[in-house]
Parts: sequence; structure tokens; C-alpha cells
Amino acid sequence: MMASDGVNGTPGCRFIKEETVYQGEWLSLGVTTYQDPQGQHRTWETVRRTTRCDGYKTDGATVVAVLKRALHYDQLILVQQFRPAINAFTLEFPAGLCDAGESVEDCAIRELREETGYTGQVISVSPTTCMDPGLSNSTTCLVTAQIDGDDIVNIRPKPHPEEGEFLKVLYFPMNELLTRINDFTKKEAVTVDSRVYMYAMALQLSKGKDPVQRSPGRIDKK
Ligand SMILES: Nc1nc2c([nH]c(=O)n2[C@H]2C[C@H](O)[C@@H](COP(=O)(O)OP(=O)(O)O)O2)c(=O)[nH]1
Repeated sequence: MMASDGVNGTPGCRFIKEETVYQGEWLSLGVTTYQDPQGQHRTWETVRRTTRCDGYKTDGATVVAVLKRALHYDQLILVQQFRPAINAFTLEFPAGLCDAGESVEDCAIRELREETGYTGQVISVSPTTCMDPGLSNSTTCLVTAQIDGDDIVNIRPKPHPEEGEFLKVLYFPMNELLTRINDFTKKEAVTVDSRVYMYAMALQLSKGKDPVQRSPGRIDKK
């Protein structure tokens, strides 16, 4: 069902117009007017990237890359970086924005190489997924990739970060991902990206274990 379809004879929601309030180099802030299911016009404050390529549904690719080496446990490759918007270091999947004419697969492999130095092989690509739809129209495709760590090209990976990009490549064993991420957050002042944490929780659940870390009711203070 499309967002504009109604249910039980009521009119659905539909986009009416967008007015730009602020246009920056990388982002714009707009006021989106839409029609609610009762037919009433309402507005929403919306952030958009200015970088999305024409005709693309996705802004970029998020790479779930697993390093495979003989006689080693599989490791998930994550990156730690300073994020000015939240004034904190984060733990994230390698990711980046699509260039014009670039496929999501090629974007994933390029970003993985730039941010980590590794050459990976795409295994799967998700549909376009949204990231924070109450805030922005930002979207990504989740691309899983395998890295053959025994291949000569991956022996001494050398990242090629873009200007202004400062990343640290980190390795987490897949077989105890959630525990290791939890331990890492106790030692280092990092904020974990929701996609990463959810992936670790899902892996834990798939092993029949509860993803418990903290007691209910605790409030995270600044
Ligand atoms: N929002 C924002 N993006 C910027 C700025 N400057 C800049 O170069 N960018 C670019 C850099 C990045 O290409 C992108 C930030 O988006 P992200 O989801 O972090 O993608 P990534 O995984 O980092 O590639 O926008 C800026 O001032 N603001």
C-alpha cells in the first residue's frame, strides 16, 4: 500500500509541497506541507541532503563488512570517528554517499576501500531504508560484503580518507559482537550507531541469547 492510499474509505496522507527555509551546502531545511488522513493540511519541518543524485532513491550505502581469514575468527569492520553534529565519537559501519552514475554496490566497495583500505566483495544489497524519518528524508542501502583477509590486496590495508575525514578502523569478533561493543562503550567515550547496535543485538538473539546490558529505568546522562 502506498502512503497516499486510504484505509476504510478515509483519504490517505499525501505530500502537497515543500518550502525551503534554509539552503546550505550539504543540507537544506524545509517546511513540508502534507494532507493527513482526515483531509487536513499539516506541516512538517524536514531536513534534506543537497547531495542526493537525480533519480536516486538512496543517499548512499552502509557497508556491513566481515573480514575472513584462515585460522582467525570472522571480524566485523567498524569505524570510529568524530561527529560534529553530536559532539562525540561514534562507532559506525563504513558508509558514504553515492556519486552520480554510481551503483549502490560500487559505492559500498569504494567507501569501504576509502575508509578502511580493504577491498571487499558484495554479498547482498537491501532495499532503500530510511534512517531518521521524523527528522529527515535521509536513506541508505545496507550492503553486506566479505573481505578476503588472506588476499594480497588486503594484507596491509591503507585507508584513503577524504579531506576532513578522520577515521579509526576497529575490529570486532562476530562471535561475541554485542559483548565486545558493550565492553568498548565502557572503556571509550563513543556513541554507537543504532544500525550497528541493532545488528549486534540481532546476532545475539539469533544465538538464543537475550541482548541484556543495563538495568531497566537507568537514564543516560550527558
Ligand atoms: N551534514 C554535513 N555533511 C557534510 C559537511 N561537510 C561535508 O563534507 N559533508 C559531507 C561529508 C560526507 O560525505 C557527508 C556526511 O554524511 P555522512 O552520513 O557522514 O556520510 P559519510 O559516511 O561520512 O560519507 O557529507 C557538513 O558540514 N555537514
